[in-house]
Amino acid sequence: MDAEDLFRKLTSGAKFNFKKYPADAQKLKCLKPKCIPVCSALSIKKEPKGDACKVSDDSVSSEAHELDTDSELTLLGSMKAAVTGNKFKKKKNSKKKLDTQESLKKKCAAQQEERISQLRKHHRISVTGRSVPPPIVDFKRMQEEFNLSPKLIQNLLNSGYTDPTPIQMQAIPIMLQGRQVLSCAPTGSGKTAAFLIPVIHHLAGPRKLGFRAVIVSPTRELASQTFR
Ligand SMILES: Nc1ncnc2c1ncn2[C@@H]1O[C@H](COP(=O)(O)OP(=O)(O)OP(=O)(O)O)[C@@H](O)[C@H]1O
Repeated sequence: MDAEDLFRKLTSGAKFNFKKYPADAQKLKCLKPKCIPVCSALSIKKEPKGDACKVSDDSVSSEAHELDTDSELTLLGSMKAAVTGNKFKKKKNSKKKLDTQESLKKKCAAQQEERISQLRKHHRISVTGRSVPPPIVDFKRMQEEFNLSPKLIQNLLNSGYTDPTPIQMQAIPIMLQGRQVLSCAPTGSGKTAAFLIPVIHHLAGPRKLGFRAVIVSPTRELASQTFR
């Protein structure tokens, strides 16, 4: 403990009247700092090494406090501020840009979801399950999206199948993804083609490999109808 510490301890709680004894206060260098604007209170010295700065606050101490980082200034001894403002501004801007892109993506996805749900509602399609693909409303788009054989599509068009029925719109994309589907639709709504089109696509033409697809029917009549 040096003399100054000892003095501080001994005089703790004691008040010094600066107004009454300004000369003594000046002599002891313990005049209270005047309230001056931050900018004028600072003198900033740039160090040659990188962006490191030394900042001294004359009203607090004439000794400069060295900063160990190159990204901040010490204002009035304790407050800190960024020196490399541009770097932070850039980071902030790119983060803002990312956030905007992210929110735009979310907005687009929500709009797409809304459109799909409207389409299903319009065709009275109801689905359950995870990541159900959207319904496809024409055979040409089905062909493009799932690389269906042009011959298959041509045969459908030649048979008068200009547009898929609702059960076909929804069930065909699911089955073309190789997923299982349990579907239910009224009589005469086109269920047979809904499962036959994906089956024919997956078989990819005749091969001499025996049975490669089995269709189980509840009645002989329905089996022969499907066969036809
Ligand atoms: N996309 C389509 N465009 C035009 N006609 C179609 C289409 N899909 C199926 N059809 C025709 O509609 C009729 C009924 O189809 P289909 O027999 O496949 O219905 P289904 O739902 O399987 O009937 P069921 O419940 O009796 O088995 C058939 O004559 C079929 O050729």
